[in-house]
Amino acid sequence: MSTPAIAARTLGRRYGRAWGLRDCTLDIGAGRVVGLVGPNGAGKSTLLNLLTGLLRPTTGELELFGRPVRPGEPADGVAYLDQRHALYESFRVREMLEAARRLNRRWDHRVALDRVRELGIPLERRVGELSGGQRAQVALSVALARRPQLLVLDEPVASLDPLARRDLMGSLMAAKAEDDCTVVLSSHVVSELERLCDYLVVLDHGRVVLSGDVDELMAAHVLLTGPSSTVDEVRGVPVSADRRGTVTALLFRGTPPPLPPGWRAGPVSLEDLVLHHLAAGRPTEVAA
Ligand SMILES: Nc1ncnc2c1ncn2[C@@H]1O[C@H](COP(=O)(O)OP(=O)(O)OP(=O)(O)O)[C@@H](O)[C@H]1O
Repeated sequence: MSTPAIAARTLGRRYGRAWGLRDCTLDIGAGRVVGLVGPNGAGKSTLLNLLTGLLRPTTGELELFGRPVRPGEPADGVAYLDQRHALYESFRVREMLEAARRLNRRWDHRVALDRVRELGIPLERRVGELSGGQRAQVALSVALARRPQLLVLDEPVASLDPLARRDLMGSLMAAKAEDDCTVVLSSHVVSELERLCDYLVVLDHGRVVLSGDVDELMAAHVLLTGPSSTVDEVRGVPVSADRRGTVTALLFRGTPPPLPPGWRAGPVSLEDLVLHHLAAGRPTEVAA
């Protein structure tokens, strides 16, 4: 088997007495686009900061492309983009790109200039005068010009309006198609990841509750919907149940049970998968 892009073994990070991430074991192949999802405080940023070497693990091991991550050392081949799109406000875009060129050993200035020009972002404008969407695009250009093997994005579109969100995600996918890097991006908005990601990691309370190839996960689950009044007639143990008044949806992993009258089996969306697996860990939401 080829060397995984990300190999984490019982990786954990504790803040004082509380765990931000615990027992995280992952094997993710190179070239994947990984969607990292979970509610507030689930541990997404903690995992991303461990990947980039910004945080030191409390337990476990982490290798990227077969090389151990050394916290505190800038990881060669890893580019990080956070939701603030940190840039030097007073610099002109051209100066920003020059500064990034000087700071990065691995840098393709043509990539940065061409992207910024193609997007119609004026090179002489100050970063502080750019729109949120333009700023995000400049930050993405800086990340891509580093020619990363692994591109890590922490909620990159959180602060953007819907159009700018779509544009940034489009740019990301175009870049991914040209340059076969591995991408990990976190988001609260599962629907936004649906068309982008081919690998899913769901975190809750610092633990991985679901991970795997998106197509395989979708194929391995089925969603049954029917009248809440006859939910007791459905045999088997669902991952979780979502009761909405007179209609209940049950997510099953594997072969579904025979359907009582009025029930039907349907395909599963990424959102169904995520929400049902998150609900499975919360007893109050499981009860039908
Ligand atoms: N520096 C810190 N000191 C103490 N606790 C922290 C620190 N950073 C994170 N935590 C805690 O660790 C847990 C995981 O936080 P983390 O920021 O990784 O979650 P997240 O999934 O990124 O959340 P959000 O979606 O709100 O950004 C939370 O309970 C958080 O309060």
